[in-house]
Amino acid sequence: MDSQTPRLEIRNLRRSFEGRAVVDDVSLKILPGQVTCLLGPSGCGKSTTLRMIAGVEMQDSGTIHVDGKLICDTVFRVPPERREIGLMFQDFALFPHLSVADNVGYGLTGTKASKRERVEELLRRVDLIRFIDGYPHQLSGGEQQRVALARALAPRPRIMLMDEPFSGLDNRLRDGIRDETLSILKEEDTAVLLVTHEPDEAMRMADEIALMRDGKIVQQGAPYNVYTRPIDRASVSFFSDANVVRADVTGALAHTAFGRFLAPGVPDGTAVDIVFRPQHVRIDFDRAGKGPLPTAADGTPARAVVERARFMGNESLVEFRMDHDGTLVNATVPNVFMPTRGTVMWLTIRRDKCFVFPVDA
Ligand SMILES: Nc1ncnc2c1ncn2[C@@H]1O[C@H](COP(=O)(O)OP(=O)(O)OP(=O)(O)O)[C@@H](O)[C@H]1O
Repeated sequence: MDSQTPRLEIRNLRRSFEGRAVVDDVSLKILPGQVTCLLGPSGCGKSTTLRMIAGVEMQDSGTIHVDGKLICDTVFRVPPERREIGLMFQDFALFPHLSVADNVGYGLTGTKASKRERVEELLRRVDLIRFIDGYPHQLSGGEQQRVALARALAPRPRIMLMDEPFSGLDNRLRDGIRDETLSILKEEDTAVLLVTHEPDEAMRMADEIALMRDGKIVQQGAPYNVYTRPIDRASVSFFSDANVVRADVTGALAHTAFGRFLAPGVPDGTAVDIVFRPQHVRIDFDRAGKGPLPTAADGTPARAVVERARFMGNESLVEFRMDHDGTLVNATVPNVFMPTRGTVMWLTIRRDKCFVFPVDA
């Protein structure tokens, strides 16, 4: 097996319930030590995908390979307990009547001494060795989560499947436990498929994000690429607030109050959405009824009045009503910027940060 053989590879997985395709031709590969996040809104089929890989749900078609070996197609099926896959779910439920040591050692085989050694090693790794003889009810939520991680890792799974594993934790705990979990999984060279509906979590954890919608993976790549090169309007909106300006194309240019935008390859008469994030709106003060001069990088300024401004902690969110058509445009500004309602300002849109998509693309 060469080092580039994926630890996990799923090909063309499909599953329907009551005639509806819930997982619709999903394929992906994960290398050892790599974390892929399956990211998408509630109900898009993430958990069903995970359940098929775990072996607790059968696919209608498609295959699952581990280290290049087929473990499941529609006729052949390695049972869940022989797949060497670790599972960690939000409601991870430790066994309440077992000690921490027995919880962690639950899936281990071998001699008593070797099991104890592995349990101690993992509890040291998650910094909970002092609780080795304690019971789950004596631990905080975050500590229980770390015991669950140790338990899932104990049999050295080749793959770890995690379904919203951190969503039960409060925000302050979550960041620390996420980072800790990630470094342990990397050290163990485990391939991880983590399901989440939170873009922040995926951006923080993933080597690769697989963006899922209506049962399909619509885009896949490194977090930076998925964020900066979204394939459609819905993908932009999934990661952050998005402003949209609709325009018609003539001569491969979309004409708007913010000037012209390149729309290469888009036929004349096609409607496009120009989509841009609030942090990419430039704001200028009104100077005797005028805004700044147009530039190639920012286009033409459009006049707007402040509708509302809110301080959000490390940035301010300003809502503008555009003069030309009465639509709303949101802009974020670092630190405190709280212009009063009715203030006239001029907005420009950074050409290198906006996306032009044919409508309904
Ligand atoms: N056993 C089942 N029978 C019928 N429908 C099901 C079954 N399991 C899942 N579904 C449906 O399939 C769709 C996808 O469910 P799934 O749990 O995979 O989504 P998800 O993306 O993980 O959502 P969430 O983030 O809310 O868990 C949902 O509409 C769900 O109701």
